[in-house]
Amino acid sequence: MTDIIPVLTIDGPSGSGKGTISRLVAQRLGWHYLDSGALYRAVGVAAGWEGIDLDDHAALVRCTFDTRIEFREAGGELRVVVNGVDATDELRTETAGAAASAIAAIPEVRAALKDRQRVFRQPPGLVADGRDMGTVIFPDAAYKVFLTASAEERAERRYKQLMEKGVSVTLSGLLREILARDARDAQRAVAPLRPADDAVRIDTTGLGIDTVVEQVLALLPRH
Ligand SMILES: Nc1ncnc2c1ncn2[C@@H]1O[C@H](COP(=O)(O)OP(=O)(O)OP(=O)(O)O)[C@@H](O)[C@H]1O
Ligand SMILES: Nc1ccn([C@H]2C[C@H](O)[C@@H](COP(=O)(O)O)O2)c(=O)n1
Repeated sequence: MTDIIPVLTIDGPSGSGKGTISRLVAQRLGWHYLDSGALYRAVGVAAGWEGIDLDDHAALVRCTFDTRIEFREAGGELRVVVNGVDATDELRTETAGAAASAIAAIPEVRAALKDRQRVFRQPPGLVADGRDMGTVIFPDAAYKVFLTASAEERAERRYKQLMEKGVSVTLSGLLREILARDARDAQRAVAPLRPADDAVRIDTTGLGIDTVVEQVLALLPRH
C-alpha cells in the first residue's frame, strides 16, 4: 500500500528553509507533513527535563523509546506535545537544536525513530523534511529535493526570525552555531546530512520563499 502513496522529501542543512517550504508545499498539495527534526528535538527536550546527560547514550536511547510525541493542529499552527506538555516553543530554541543534533548521532536513537517517521506516509501523500528523508527513511520517494543556502544567509534568516520573536542573539554567534551543527550533522557516521543521489538540489541563496515553493512544486507532475 505505502509504495503507491507519493512522498516528497526535502532535506538540507539548518536554516535552508526546509520547514517553511515543506509546510507550504504540503498545504498546496493537500498532503501530510512530517517535521522529522521535531522528533529529535522532542527527545532532546524530554532528556533535558529528566536531567539526562548528553553523553549518557544508554539513558538517551531509553528516553527515545519512552518519549510520547504528538503533533496537533491548532489555529492553523502545528503544535508539538511531548509527554503531554505543549513543548512547541521550547523545541524551536537553539539549545534544543544543538541537543537534537548531538543525540541524532547515536545510531540506536535513529533506529528507534525510524518507524515513527514512516507511519506518516498516509494518503494522499507526504512531504517529509529533515536530513535523511531521501537517503534513509524514504529512499523510494518519488520526489526528492535538497535545499541549501550559504551559511551567512542562513544565519541572517535565523537572526531575523529570532529578533522578531524578541530573542536576543548575535549574528556571529548564530553563524558559529550553524557551522557547528552543519559539521556535526554532515560528519556523523550514521545517516549523515547529504543529498540523495536522485535529489534535485536547489540553492535558495537570494531566492524568496514563494520562488522556492514554485520551484519545488514544478518538480511534481500536476498540482
Ligand atoms: N527562501 C527563503 N528566503 C528567505 N527566508 C527564508 C527562506 N526560506 C526560509 N526562510 C526563513 O528562514 C528561517 C528559517 O527557515 P526554516 O525554519 O524553514 O529552516 P529549516 O531549514 O527548517 O531550519 P531547521 O533545520 O533549523 O529547522 C525562517 O524564518 C523562514 O521564514
Ligand atoms: N531527519 C533528521 C532530522 C533532524 N536531525 C537532527 C539534526 C538536526 O541538527 C536536529 C534538529 O533538526 P531540525 O529541526 O533543525 O531540522 O535534528 C536528524 O539527524 N535527522
